[in-house]
Amino acid sequence: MQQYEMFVGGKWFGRGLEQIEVINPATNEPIGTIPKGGKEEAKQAVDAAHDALKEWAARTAEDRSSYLVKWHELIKEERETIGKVMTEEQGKPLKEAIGEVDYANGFISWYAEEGKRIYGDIIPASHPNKRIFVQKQPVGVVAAITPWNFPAAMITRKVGPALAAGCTVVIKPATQTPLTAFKLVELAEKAGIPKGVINIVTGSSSQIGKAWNDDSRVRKLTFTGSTEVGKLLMKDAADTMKKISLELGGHAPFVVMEDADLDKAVAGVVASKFRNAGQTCVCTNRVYVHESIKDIFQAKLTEAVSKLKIGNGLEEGTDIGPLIDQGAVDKVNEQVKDAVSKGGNVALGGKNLEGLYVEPTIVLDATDDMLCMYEETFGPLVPVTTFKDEEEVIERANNSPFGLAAYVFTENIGRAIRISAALEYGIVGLNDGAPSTPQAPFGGFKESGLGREGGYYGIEEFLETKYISLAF
Ligand SMILES: NC(=O)C1=CN([C@@H]2O[C@H](COP(=O)(O)OP(=O)(O)OC[C@H]3O[C@@H](n4cnc5c(N)ncnc54)[C@H](O)[C@@H]3O)[C@@H](O)[C@H]2O)C=CC1
Ligand SMILES: O=C(O)[C@H](O)CS(=O)(=O)O
Repeated sequence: MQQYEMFVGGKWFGRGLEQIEVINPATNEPIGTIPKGGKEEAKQAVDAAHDALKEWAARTAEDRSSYLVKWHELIKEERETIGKVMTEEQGKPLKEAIGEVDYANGFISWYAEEGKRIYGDIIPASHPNKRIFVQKQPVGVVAAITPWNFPAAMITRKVGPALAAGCTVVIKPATQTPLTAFKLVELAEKAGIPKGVINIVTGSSSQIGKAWNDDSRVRKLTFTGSTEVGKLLMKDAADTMKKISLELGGHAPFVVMEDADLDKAVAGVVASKFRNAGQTCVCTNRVYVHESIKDIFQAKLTEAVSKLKIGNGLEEGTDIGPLIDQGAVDKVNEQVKDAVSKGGNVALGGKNLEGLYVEPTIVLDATDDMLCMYEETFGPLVPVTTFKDEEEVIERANNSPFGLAAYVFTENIGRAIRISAALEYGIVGLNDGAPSTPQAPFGGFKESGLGREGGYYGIEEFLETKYISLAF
């Protein structure tokens, strides 16, 4: 079985360390091993990134951009290979995995250009013999810690803007899905990105995270993952006052108004709920349908979801792959059981399958006291409940500690604008079940995180602002 290695300061290493198996969730078979690094390897990575920082930051934006363009080209050439690696370690259907590689690559091409548009200001001074110049400069060494559900996009959504801004990066991918990350870093090396600019270590998350948080040379921590871990990292980052970006959990409401186009709304639920088998932070987690259209909507939704094919992500036509691990399966089963115990009716699915597979499941007559109506599901379960009017559904939709994504389907423009404005969410899909795209500022309100990734907003997270006051 292949032993993979970490990459620090331009060198691949780690075969001598204790190894961790990477498991294919579709077969429960090991597909490789990775080194179990810890605080020593974490420090080595920061050493390398810090040593490389001055030279990388001193390059022109065009020069840094040329490396990102080359990296983008190499990833594009290898999109199917990388997609296959991703499916084998994460489980998502190959078509989705290749789609994620393209999405991930979109951040690299976007920031290859955005880095050339880091503008400053000249501010009118209060004295005739003064001038005030505002300039942006790279924040410095960046630590990126990423989740297993989007093994490529969650890395490039951070590394793309960081490199474009003139920062250097140390990365810890999720232990469940490091192989995609290694492929990206291999291609970065092939693109000629200088040694020390990108470094990747695997192993003990808590040791590596703590080592980076305690290291004052790390000036930025960017994390995607659970709200629980995000809060822990945020507290630790305060000791050295790091800039921090957190993309955390979500619990998306999906609102279907009585004037919605129901075919669009059903397609929107399928797109936003069942992507990655429901394992995304922007997945619909609860559906609110106006009481007057409940029966027809539920019938259409059940019909559409019944057509989804479950299977190994490498098989042609698979729509729903396995979940990432047994804990994820148990969580979905617990939520289904809880919903039924509180009066929910399973219209589709709900049966245990072999291995880590879970049937796409629809629970009707959901009530707000059910776990699935307030606890993030991260699986292919969708509860449906009804509402009477706009005021009620806005209040219930906002009644969550999360504020990442929300969806509203209505054909009434005034109502669309009104409800979108009232929803306390960082992302609103208005008649759109798939809003994520590299040029938009992805991020949440409340406990869904801090900061934004994507678009010109996303590069600001890797910049410091300085003003120079010139007296003459
Ligand atoms: N808002 C967003 O964009 C996203 C949010 N998520 C959220 O993350 C969760 C699922 O992803 P998971 O990978 O299970 O989340 P997780 O929070 O357990 O792990 C995320 C990353 O943090 C690392 N980690 C775990 N404990 C750590 C510690 N003490 N110190 C440093 N690093 C640590 C993990 O190894 C992994 O690399 C869900 O709650 C989901 O909603 C996941 C992806 C995107
Ligand atoms: O990790 C996630 O869930 C992603 O941020 C969702 S998306 O960017 O692929 O929509």
